[in-house]
Amino acid sequence: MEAELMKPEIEELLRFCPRLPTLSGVALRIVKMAREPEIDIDQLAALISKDPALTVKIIRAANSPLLGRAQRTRNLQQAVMLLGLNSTITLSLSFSLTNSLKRNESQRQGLEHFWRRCLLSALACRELGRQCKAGALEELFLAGLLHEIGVLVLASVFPERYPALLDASSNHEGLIAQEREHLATDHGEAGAWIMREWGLPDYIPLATAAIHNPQAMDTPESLHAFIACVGLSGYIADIYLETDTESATASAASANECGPALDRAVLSTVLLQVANSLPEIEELFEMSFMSCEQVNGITDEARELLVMRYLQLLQHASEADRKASELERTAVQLQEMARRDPLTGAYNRRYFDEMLSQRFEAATRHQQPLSLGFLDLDHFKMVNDRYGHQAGDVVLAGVAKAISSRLRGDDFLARYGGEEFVLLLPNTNLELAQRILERIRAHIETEEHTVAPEHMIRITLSAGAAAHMDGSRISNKLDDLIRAADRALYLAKRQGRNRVEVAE
Ligand SMILES: Nc1nc2c(ncn2[C@@H]2O[C@H](COP(=O)(O)OP(=O)(O)OP(=O)(O)O)[C@@H](O)[C@H]2O)c(=O)[nH]1
Repeated sequence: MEAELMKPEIEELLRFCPRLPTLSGVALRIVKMAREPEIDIDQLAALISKDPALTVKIIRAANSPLLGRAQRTRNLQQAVMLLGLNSTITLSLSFSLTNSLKRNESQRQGLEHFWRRCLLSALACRELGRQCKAGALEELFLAGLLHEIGVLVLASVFPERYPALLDASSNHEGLIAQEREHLATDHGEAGAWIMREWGLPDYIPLATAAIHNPQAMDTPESLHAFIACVGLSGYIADIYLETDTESATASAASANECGPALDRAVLSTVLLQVANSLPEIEELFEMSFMSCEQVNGITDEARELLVMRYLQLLQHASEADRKASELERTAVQLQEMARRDPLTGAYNRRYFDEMLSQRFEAATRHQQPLSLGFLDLDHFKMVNDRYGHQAGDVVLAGVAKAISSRLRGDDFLARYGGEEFVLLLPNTNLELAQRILERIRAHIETEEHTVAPEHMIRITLSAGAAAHMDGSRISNKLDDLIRAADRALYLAKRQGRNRVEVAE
């Protein structure tokens, strides 16, 4: 579950960097308290009260409809109770970390954008978590807020080189690639490292490392939704910050499709909720974003683009589905065609051979009788000679159709060759096979075939049958069964045709 370890020389650089972001004493003590198994409300309130700015914020947060509590209180102790211990700690951490880190003037230069992105990510993360029930909301807020903190770390450790890398990268993936190439680390790794140094709860560095380097991480299943929210939150923040709303929205939509995707309505709701929460967050975190009109304009545009993108996706998906089922249907049709004799529509010899060995094995295994019958048209040559080959074809097709109409679902008719058919009768003993063949023979005898305009003829057939797994009739070999049925047919022909004989 641990990320690939940071290179020791990089860790050393980070550890001994004098400009590294530091936490205030109160923030550090809150972090320490967060790790204790038993936390006392009074102790926590006492600690928060040491920082007057933090106290005001916690009271304000407790009264904030944004955080889902609409009760009024002016008292820190009550505020902590209203928020609950866990939320108070997490919110205090969010406030103190932002404050401590923002206070460092040398690092503030050019980092307004960074902090805006952090806060927007925090809001989006919290909202995503609310929509997909991915964990405690304040923890999501904190994780969203801090997941890019590694940028601050790298900016502090490499003050000369890092701004150029930031400039040279057009997006988040690009920045990570640049960092790995030039600094042998990335801001995900650096962020996770400093969070562990500060002693933040493990799930926060873990989520940070996992979203920046998913291949190197084996994260517990229970954190997957949490991590997905943190990962997506930065893309949602970019929708508000990037000048090209369209491409930022497309990136957010693609990032969403990579994880346990949320539906478009949920993403639209998240965008709206983030926009609604901005004024409150601006106040709580003392930061200005953009005008309400600007925010609403961006949100409307992004929501529209999201809807359009999803509609396109749905359209592509249903088109792909339609094509796939068409292909499947065609494949089935082609396969069926490849098994059939084109003239008679009966199965062909190749498929019959395949089926015969399968059925023979199954009959042997289940000890069930299997009968095989050969059916051969009588004096068929005369039909060809007298009425022509085409007329012969008509008769062959008519006979096949007539035989098929007399069969059950499991029976299997194939054209064995020329004017000879073969019939496979699973679960049928010889006596029954004889009766079936007799019925077919009698039916064919009465069938009329049109061989020329207004000229009908009748034809007869002879049949011979043999059985496998029928009392004492157990052929060990398939060839014996075929030979026995063939001999019976020969006998039927010799005995005068238009009759059925069975192998003894
Ligand atoms: N029209 C047509 N005739 C075929 C086809 N396949 C085989 N035949 C003909 O079937 C006839 C079979 O003749 P024979 O083997 O002498 O058998 P028969 O005339 O039926 O006589 P018995 O089987 O002894 O009753 C030949 O004339 C073949 O040309 C086909 O696909 N279409």
